[in-house]
Amino acid sequence: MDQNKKLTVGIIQSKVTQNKQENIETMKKTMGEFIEKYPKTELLVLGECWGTPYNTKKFKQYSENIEKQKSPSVKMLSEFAKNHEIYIIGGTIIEKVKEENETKLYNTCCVFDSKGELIGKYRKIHLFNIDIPNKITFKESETLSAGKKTFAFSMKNGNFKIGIGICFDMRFPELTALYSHIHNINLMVYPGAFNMTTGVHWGLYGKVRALDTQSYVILASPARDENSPDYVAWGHSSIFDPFASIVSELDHNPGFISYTLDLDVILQTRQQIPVLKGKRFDFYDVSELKKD
Ligand SMILES: NC(=O)CC(=O)C(=O)O
Repeated sequence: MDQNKKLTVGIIQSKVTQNKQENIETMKKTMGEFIEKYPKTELLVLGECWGTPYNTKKFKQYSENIEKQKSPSVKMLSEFAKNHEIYIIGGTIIEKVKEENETKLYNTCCVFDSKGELIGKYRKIHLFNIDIPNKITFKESETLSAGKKTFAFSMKNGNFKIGIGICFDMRFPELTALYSHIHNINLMVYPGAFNMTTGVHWGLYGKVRALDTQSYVILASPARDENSPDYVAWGHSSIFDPFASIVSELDHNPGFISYTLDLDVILQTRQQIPVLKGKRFDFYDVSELKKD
Protein backbone atom coordinates (compact mmCIF):
# COMPACT_ATOMS: atom_id res chain seq x y z
CA MET A 1 0.00 0.00 0.00
CA ASP A 2 1.30 3.48 -0.88
CA GLN A 3 1.50 5.22 2.50
CA ASN A 4 1.70 8.59 0.74
CA LYS A 5 -1.95 8.13 -0.22
CA LYS A 6 -2.99 8.22 3.45
CA LEU A 7 -2.78 11.02 5.98
CA THR A 8 -3.46 10.38 9.66
CA VAL A 9 -4.81 13.48 11.36
CA GLY A 10 -5.99 14.40 14.83
CA ILE A 11 -7.98 17.22 16.43
CA ILE A 12 -7.47 18.43 20.00
CA GLN A 13 -10.54 20.10 21.57
CA SER A 14 -9.41 21.68 24.84
CA LYS A 15 -10.99 23.95 27.45
CA VAL A 16 -9.89 27.59 27.50
CA THR A 17 -9.37 29.35 30.86
CA GLN A 18 -8.37 32.90 31.74
CA ASN A 19 -4.82 31.71 32.43
CA LYS A 20 -2.76 31.56 29.26
CA GLN A 21 0.12 29.58 30.76
CA GLU A 22 -2.37 27.03 32.08
CA ASN A 23 -3.97 26.77 28.62
CA ILE A 24 -0.57 26.14 27.03
CA GLU A 25 0.27 23.48 29.63
CA THR A 26 -3.12 21.79 29.17
CA MET A 27 -2.69 21.77 25.41
CA LYS A 28 0.82 20.33 25.64
CA LYS A 29 -0.31 17.62 28.05
CA THR A 30 -3.35 16.71 25.93
CA MET A 31 -1.28 16.57 22.75
CA GLY A 32 1.15 14.28 24.59
CA GLU A 33 -1.70 11.95 25.62
CA PHE A 34 -3.01 12.00 22.08
CA ILE A 35 0.33 11.03 20.54
CA GLU A 36 0.75 8.26 23.07
CA LYS A 37 -2.62 6.84 22.02
CA TYR A 38 -2.17 7.51 18.27
CA PRO A 39 1.59 7.31 17.57
CA LYS A 40 1.05 7.18 13.78
CA THR A 41 -0.37 10.73 13.70
CA GLU A 42 1.09 12.95 10.97
CA LEU A 43 -0.92 16.17 11.37
CA LEU A 44 -2.50 17.69 14.48
CA VAL A 45 -5.11 20.46 14.36
CA LEU A 46 -6.09 22.79 17.22
CA GLY A 47 -9.08 25.11 17.64
CA GLU A 48 -9.53 28.87 17.32
CA CYS A 49 -8.12 30.87 20.27
CA TRP A 50 -7.25 27.71 22.24
CA GLY A 51 -5.00 29.72 24.60
CA THR A 52 -6.89 33.01 24.74
CA PRO A 53 -10.35 33.88 26.03
CA TYR A 54 -12.47 34.72 22.97
CA ASN A 55 -13.23 38.30 23.93
CA THR A 56 -12.17 41.31 21.85
CA LYS A 57 -11.44 43.33 24.99
CA LYS A 58 -8.90 40.74 26.15
CA PHE A 59 -7.13 40.11 22.84
CA LYS A 60 -4.38 42.70 23.31
CA GLN A 61 -3.44 41.41 26.74
CA TYR A 62 -3.11 37.81 25.47
CA SER A 63 -1.45 38.65 22.14
CA GLU A 64 1.98 37.36 21.08
CA ASN A 65 4.67 38.41 18.68
CA ILE A 66 4.73 35.08 16.90
CA GLU A 67 7.90 35.67 14.90
CA LYS A 68 9.87 35.66 18.13
CA GLN A 69 10.92 32.24 19.38
CA LYS A 70 10.12 33.35 22.91
CA SER A 71 6.44 33.68 22.06
CA PRO A 72 5.08 31.03 24.46
CA SER A 73 2.48 29.34 22.24
CA VAL A 74 4.76 29.27 19.19
CA LYS A 75 7.63 27.87 21.25
CA MET A 76 5.50 25.07 22.69
CA LEU A 77 3.96 24.11 19.32
CA SER A 78 7.25 24.27 17.45
CA GLU A 79 9.02 22.10 20.04
CA PHE A 80 6.17 19.61 20.11
CA ALA A 81 6.14 19.30 16.30
CA LYS A 82 9.90 18.76 16.25
CA ASN A 83 10.02 16.31 19.17
CA HIS A 84 7.23 14.16 17.76
CA GLU A 85 8.04 14.72 14.06
CA ILE A 86 4.53 15.78 13.12
CA TYR A 87 2.95 18.75 11.36
CA ILE A 88 0.77 21.03 13.47
CA ILE A 89 -1.94 23.45 12.34
CA GLY A 90 -1.80 25.49 15.52
CA GLY A 91 -5.41 26.66 15.83
CA THR A 92 -5.23 30.42 16.32
CA ILE A 93 -3.16 32.80 18.40
CA ILE A 94 -3.81 36.53 18.67
CA GLU A 95 -0.81 37.96 16.82
CA LYS A 96 0.69 41.35 17.69
CA VAL A 97 2.62 43.08 14.88
CA LYS A 98 4.19 46.51 14.48
CA GLU A 99 3.16 47.90 11.09
CA GLU A 100 3.90 51.49 10.06
CA ASN A 101 4.40 52.63 13.66
CA GLU A 102 1.13 51.07 14.70
CA THR A 103 0.51 47.89 16.67
CA LYS A 104 -1.96 45.66 14.86
CA LEU A 105 -3.63 42.49 16.11
CA TYR A 106 -4.56 39.54 13.88
CA ASN A 107 -6.33 36.25 14.56
CA THR A 108 -3.60 34.02 13.15
CA CYS A 109 -3.10 30.34 12.42
CA CYS A 110 0.53 29.15 12.47
CA VAL A 111 1.59 25.99 10.65
CA PHE A 112 4.64 23.97 11.73
CA ASP A 113 6.34 21.18 9.82
CA SER A 114 7.77 18.00 11.34
CA LYS A 115 11.08 19.76 12.02
CA GLY A 116 9.29 22.36 14.10
CA GLU A 117 9.73 25.10 11.48
CA LEU A 118 7.00 27.71 11.18
CA ILE A 119 6.29 27.15 7.47
CA GLY A 120 3.54 29.71 7.17
CA LYS A 121 0.69 31.53 8.75
CA TYR A 122 -2.82 32.51 7.80
CA ARG A 123 -4.53 35.58 9.24
CA LYS A 124 -8.33 35.49 9.45
CA ILE A 125 -9.62 37.35 6.39
CA HIS A 126 -13.32 37.71 7.25
CA LEU A 127 -13.66 39.26 10.70
CA PHE A 128 -16.53 37.98 12.84
CA ASN A 129 -18.91 40.93 13.24
CA ILE A 130 -22.43 39.88 14.09
CA ASP A 131 -25.39 41.35 15.95
CA ILE A 132 -28.30 39.05 16.78
CA PRO A 133 -30.47 40.99 19.28
CA ASN A 134 -30.85 39.34 22.71
CA LYS A 135 -28.53 36.53 21.62
CA ILE A 136 -25.05 37.58 20.61
CA THR A 137 -23.21 40.70 19.53
CA PHE A 138 -19.57 40.23 18.66
CA LYS A 139 -17.29 42.58 16.75
CA GLU A 140 -13.80 41.32 16.02
CA SER A 141 -13.09 44.46 13.99
CA GLU A 142 -13.15 46.49 17.24
CA THR A 143 -9.63 45.26 17.90
CA LEU A 144 -8.48 43.00 15.06
CA SER A 145 -7.24 43.75 11.57
CA ALA A 146 -8.20 41.49 8.67
CA GLY A 147 -5.71 39.26 6.87
CA LYS A 148 -5.13 39.67 3.16
CA LYS A 149 -3.56 36.40 2.00
CA THR A 150 -4.51 32.77 1.56
CA PHE A 151 -2.12 30.09 2.77
CA ALA A 152 -1.86 26.50 1.54
CA PHE A 153 0.80 23.84 1.94
CA SER A 154 1.26 20.23 0.96
CA MET A 155 2.14 16.92 2.66
CA LYS A 156 2.85 13.33 1.62
CA ASN A 157 4.73 14.07 -1.60
CA GLY A 158 2.18 16.66 -2.66
CA ASN A 159 -0.73 14.17 -2.46
CA PHE A 160 -2.50 16.26 0.17
CA LYS A 161 -2.86 19.97 -0.51
CA ILE A 162 -4.14 21.76 2.53
CA GLY A 163 -5.85 25.17 2.71
CA ILE A 164 -6.53 27.16 5.87
CA GLY A 165 -9.47 29.37 6.81
CA ILE A 166 -10.55 30.52 10.26
CA CYS A 167 -14.09 30.18 11.60
CA PHE A 168 -16.20 33.01 10.07
CA ASP A 169 -14.19 32.48 6.85
CA MET A 170 -16.08 29.24 6.32
CA ARG A 171 -19.26 31.24 5.60
CA PHE A 172 -17.70 32.69 2.43
CA PRO A 173 -17.72 30.33 -0.57
CA GLU A 174 -15.51 32.75 -2.53
CA LEU A 175 -12.57 31.98 -0.24
CA THR A 176 -13.04 28.23 -0.63
CA ALA A 177 -13.31 28.73 -4.39
CA LEU A 178 -9.93 30.46 -4.35
CA TYR A 179 -8.38 27.58 -2.45
CA SER A 180 -9.99 25.04 -4.73
CA HIS A 181 -9.27 26.66 -8.10
CA ILE A 182 -5.96 28.34 -7.43
CA HIS A 183 -4.27 26.20 -4.78
CA ASN A 184 -5.93 22.96 -5.89
CA ILE A 185 -6.56 21.87 -2.30
CA ASN A 186 -8.08 18.53 -1.29
CA LEU A 187 -8.22 19.21 2.46
CA MET A 188 -9.67 22.42 3.95
CA VAL A 189 -8.96 23.06 7.64
CA TYR A 190 -10.88 25.61 9.68
CA PRO A 191 -9.91 26.23 13.29
CA GLY A 192 -13.13 27.80 14.58
CA ALA A 193 -15.35 28.61 17.53
CA PHE A 194 -19.03 28.91 16.70
CA ASN A 195 -21.29 29.67 19.68
CA MET A 196 -24.59 28.58 21.23
CA THR A 197 -26.60 30.73 18.79
CA THR A 198 -24.79 30.00 15.54
CA GLY A 199 -23.66 26.45 16.38
CA VAL A 200 -26.56 25.03 14.34
CA HIS A 201 -24.68 26.18 11.23
CA TRP A 202 -21.34 24.55 12.17
CA GLY A 203 -21.86 21.05 10.79
CA LEU A 204 -23.77 22.39 7.79
CA TYR A 205 -20.78 24.45 6.73
CA GLY A 206 -18.51 21.45 7.15
CA LYS A 207 -20.73 19.54 4.75
CA VAL A 208 -21.18 22.39 2.29
CA ARG A 209 -17.46 23.15 2.04
CA ALA A 210 -16.72 19.44 1.55
CA LEU A 211 -19.30 19.39 -1.27
CA ASP A 212 -17.99 22.63 -2.86
CA THR A 213 -14.43 21.42 -2.97
CA GLN A 214 -14.91 17.63 -3.09
CA SER A 215 -12.30 17.58 -0.36
CA TYR A 216 -11.92 16.50 3.23
CA VAL A 217 -12.85 19.26 5.69
CA ILE A 218 -11.65 19.57 9.28
CA LEU A 219 -13.42 21.87 11.74
CA ALA A 220 -11.52 22.25 15.04
CA SER A 221 -13.07 24.05 18.02
CA PRO A 222 -12.22 24.67 21.67
CA ALA A 223 -14.42 22.74 24.13
CA ARG A 224 -17.63 24.31 25.44
CA ASP A 225 -17.49 25.98 28.84
CA GLU A 226 -21.00 26.98 29.96
CA ASN A 227 -19.47 29.11 32.73
CA SER A 228 -17.18 31.10 30.47
CA PRO A 229 -17.42 34.85 31.22
CA ASP A 230 -16.43 35.53 27.60
CA TYR A 231 -17.92 33.25 24.98
CA VAL A 232 -19.52 29.83 25.06
CA ALA A 233 -17.99 27.83 22.21
CA TRP A 234 -20.06 25.21 20.40
CA GLY A 235 -17.41 22.48 20.38
CA HIS A 236 -18.20 19.55 18.03
CA SER A 237 -14.87 19.39 16.25
CA SER A 238 -15.47 17.20 13.20
CA ILE A 239 -14.02 15.66 10.08
CA PHE A 240 -16.01 15.42 6.82
CA ASP A 241 -15.09 13.32 3.80
CA PRO A 242 -15.35 14.55 0.18
CA PHE A 243 -18.84 13.03 -0.08
CA ALA A 244 -19.82 15.34 2.84
CA SER A 245 -20.34 12.56 5.37
CA ILE A 246 -19.18 13.16 8.94
CA VAL A 247 -16.49 10.54 9.47
CA SER A 248 -15.42 11.54 12.98
CA GLU A 249 -16.93 13.94 15.51
CA LEU A 250 -16.58 15.08 19.11
CA ASP A 251 -19.39 16.33 21.32
CA HIS A 252 -18.86 19.61 23.21
CA ASN A 253 -16.56 18.27 25.96
CA PRO A 254 -12.76 18.36 26.00
CA GLY A 255 -11.35 15.46 24.00
CA PHE A 256 -9.63 14.41 20.80
CA ILE A 257 -10.25 12.40 17.64
CA SER A 258 -8.05 10.62 15.13
CA TYR A 259 -8.85 9.69 11.54
CA THR A 260 -6.94 8.55 8.46
CA LEU A 261 -7.71 10.44 5.25
CA ASP A 262 -7.49 8.50 1.99
CA LEU A 263 -6.47 10.06 -1.33
CA ASP A 264 -8.39 7.37 -3.23
CA VAL A 265 -11.65 8.52 -1.60
CA ILE A 266 -11.00 12.03 -2.92
CA LEU A 267 -10.17 10.79 -6.42
CA GLN A 268 -13.13 8.41 -6.47
CA THR A 269 -15.60 11.11 -5.40
CA ARG A 270 -14.25 13.51 -8.02
CA GLN A 271 -14.47 10.84 -10.72
CA GLN A 272 -17.98 9.69 -9.80
CA ILE A 273 -19.45 13.20 -9.53
CA PRO A 274 -17.24 15.35 -11.77
CA VAL A 275 -18.09 18.74 -10.27
CA LEU A 276 -14.56 20.14 -10.30
CA LYS A 277 -13.92 18.91 -13.86
CA GLY A 278 -17.28 20.25 -14.98
CA LYS A 279 -16.59 23.87 -13.99
CA ARG A 280 -17.58 26.30 -16.79
CA PHE A 281 -14.90 28.95 -16.52
CA ASP A 282 -15.84 30.03 -20.03
CA PHE A 283 -19.21 31.01 -18.58
CA TYR A 284 -18.27 32.43 -15.18
CA ASP A 285 -15.00 34.16 -14.44
CA VAL A 286 -12.92 33.60 -11.34
CA SER A 287 -9.95 35.59 -12.62
CA GLU A 288 -11.15 38.43 -10.41
CA LEU A 289 -10.42 36.24 -7.41
CA LYS A 290 -6.78 36.91 -6.73
CA LYS A 291 -4.01 34.61 -5.57
CA ASP A 292 -2.05 36.11 -2.64
N1 LIG B 1 -16.31 32.91 15.67
C1 LIG B 1 -16.41 33.11 14.35
O1 LIG B 1 -15.50 33.62 13.72
C2 LIG B 1 -17.61 32.73 13.57
C3 LIG B 1 -18.85 32.27 14.22
O2 LIG B 1 -18.94 32.02 15.41
C4 LIG B 1 -19.99 32.14 13.32
O3 LIG B 1 -19.86 32.37 12.11
O4 LIG B 1 -21.07 31.79 13.78
